[in-house]
Amino acid sequence: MLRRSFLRYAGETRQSLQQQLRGVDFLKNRFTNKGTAFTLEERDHLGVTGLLPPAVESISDQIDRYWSQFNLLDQPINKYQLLRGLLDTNTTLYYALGLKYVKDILPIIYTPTVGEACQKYGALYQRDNGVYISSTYAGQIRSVLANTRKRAVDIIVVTDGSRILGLGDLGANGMGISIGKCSLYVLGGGISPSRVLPVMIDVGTNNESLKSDPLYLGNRISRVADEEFYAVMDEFMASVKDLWPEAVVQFEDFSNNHCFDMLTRYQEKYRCFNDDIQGTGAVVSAGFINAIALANLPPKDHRLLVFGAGSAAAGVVQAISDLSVSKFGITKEDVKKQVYLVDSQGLVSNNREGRLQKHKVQWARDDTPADKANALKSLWDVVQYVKPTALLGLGGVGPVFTEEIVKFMTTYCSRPIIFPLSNPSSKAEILPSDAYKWSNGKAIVASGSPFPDTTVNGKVYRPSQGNNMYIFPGVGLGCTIALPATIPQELLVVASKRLTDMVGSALESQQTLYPPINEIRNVSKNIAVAVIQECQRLGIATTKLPDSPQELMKLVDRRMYAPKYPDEAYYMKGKRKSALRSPTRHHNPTGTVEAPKQ
Ligand SMILES: NC(=O)c1ccc[n+]([C@@H]2O[C@H](COP(=O)([O-])OP(=O)(O)OC[C@H]3O[C@@H](n4cnc5c(N)ncnc54)[C@H](O)[C@@H]3O)[C@@H](O)[C@H]2O)c1
Ligand SMILES: O=C(O)C[C@H](O)C(=O)O
Ligand SMILES: [Mg+2]
Repeated sequence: MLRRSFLRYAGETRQSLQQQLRGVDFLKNRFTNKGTAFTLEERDHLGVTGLLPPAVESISDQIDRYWSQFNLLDQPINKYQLLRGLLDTNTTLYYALGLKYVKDILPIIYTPTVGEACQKYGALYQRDNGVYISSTYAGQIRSVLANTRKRAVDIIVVTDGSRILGLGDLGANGMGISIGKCSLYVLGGGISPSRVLPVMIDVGTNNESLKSDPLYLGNRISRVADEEFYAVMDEFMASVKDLWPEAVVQFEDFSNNHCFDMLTRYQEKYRCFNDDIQGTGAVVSAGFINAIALANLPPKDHRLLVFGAGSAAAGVVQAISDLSVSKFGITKEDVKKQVYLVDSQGLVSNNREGRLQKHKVQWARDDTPADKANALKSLWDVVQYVKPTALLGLGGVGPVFTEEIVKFMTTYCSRPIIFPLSNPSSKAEILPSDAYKWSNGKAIVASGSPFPDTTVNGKVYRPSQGNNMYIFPGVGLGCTIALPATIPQELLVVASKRLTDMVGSALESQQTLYPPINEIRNVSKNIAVAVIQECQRLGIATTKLPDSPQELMKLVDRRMYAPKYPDEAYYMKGKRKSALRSPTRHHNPTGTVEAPKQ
């Protein structure tokens, strides 16, 4: 109907209208759009001449324009909006820009700005590129997922928005995190943008101010009870496997009343992992092992105090234990003796009053007398009692590592290890600049969010960024190539080991705990190879893979998406079929079921 009236209005033949619609569709589809980079021939052929300015630009001209627009904006949130607009209209250019300016762009599309973007998601909303699964879709989740018309998906990042960074329950606004992590999969892990899928499981929110916010876009109900939650999750996981058997599912920012049980429930049935528990464990243990080497104190002599005893902390102490056992040959029992956790009640101890949550039990101290255990309530009390050589922050409550604590650590420790790992920046346990200042440049620092350099006594100190973004893109990439049926913990341990080793001589010379972030693609490639090799060793790879590390590296390299526009033939009539072979082996430009099999 619409078509016919438009035909009459335009006075054109059906054929030319079709041609025009097809051309406009190419401009509208974020995977096929190349804006001013369409050649004159393509414009003519697609019937879009005049719908773009006359100039024909290269992708580098376009990058330059966006980069200057980016720099004209002062507020990070406005930069976020600019980039989201680009992601949603010209995905190739978004990633080409992102790869050129990784270091500048990450703090915008990822922590810390993505946190603000989630808080203001309703107010900022323009469009989405993921899927919302409401609890009311029970029984139809497969068909809701199929509405994406994606024939293949490699990576799904799914959240229910219940614990977004350290910002609490943000309900459906959590979609921003799934989108941000998916961007990292493409930028850092080289997954094709048409094969990542951000998902938001909207099972309500207990955030009252969101529920009464007129701009809130989620279901205005309280979080559903566990039975309903797991029914939705079970159906979701089964539907994903049925629709996209090659997909890796990453659980992201699920609150700790569910995240551990979810992992137990799904990790031996599906190709999935929890980023906050396992990804964080892998990245922090890698940095911690390097920090120990810098601190020049034998591993067995460290005392590790972790502030916060939630999902991230549990993953971190487990991973430090796994890595220490495999690297230093010490026993798990010995590692346990070196670990102290602090939660909102104080030191986590078997002797204190009240019941401990399940995930804390195995790390609870047995050696603190009951009266002491009940008295050690504040962080300062515990620090004095433990005299930690390493202090890790995963509490999500902001600055609690005080000047008093840092100065105290320097009285018995030549290089205190201080990791304020909570995100976003406002939730960090200490500003890295303060850690350097108060320790007179002695502290070894890694923060979850990026922080600037600091000068102390004329010397420049650069904090490392201990963020799971170093791990999940490579683990996901490796798993999409080896396709193990599940993701055992061993794959995370090798990822962590490879990350530790990649720092090499820069550890001493630059005092850095991780490779530079602008090398994230190389890091992910190496981690993917390590993951694939471990799949081979465990006999769980289900695809045909070469044995030699060099051949594996080449294979991974070939599989990584490069942000280039499809060539002219792709858009030209008559040649379309052959040209639909994508610019990279793995890339499906339209991202829909209509595209031919790659
Ligand atoms: N750097 C990274 O890569 C990374 C990865 C995952 C999580 N994180 C950050 O870690 C933080 C925690 O995440 P999580 O998943 O573990 O959350 P969580 O809710 O599971 O755990 C938070 C823990 O902090 C404790 N806590 C809260 N207030 C406290 C207080 N006043 N004193 C002592 N303990 C207190 C809670 O008891 C709980 O044990 C978040 O800010 C998150 O952004 C960082
Ligand atoms: O999202 C991040 O930056 C890291 C981590 O997954 C978090 O929850 O804080
Ligand atoms: Mg997270």
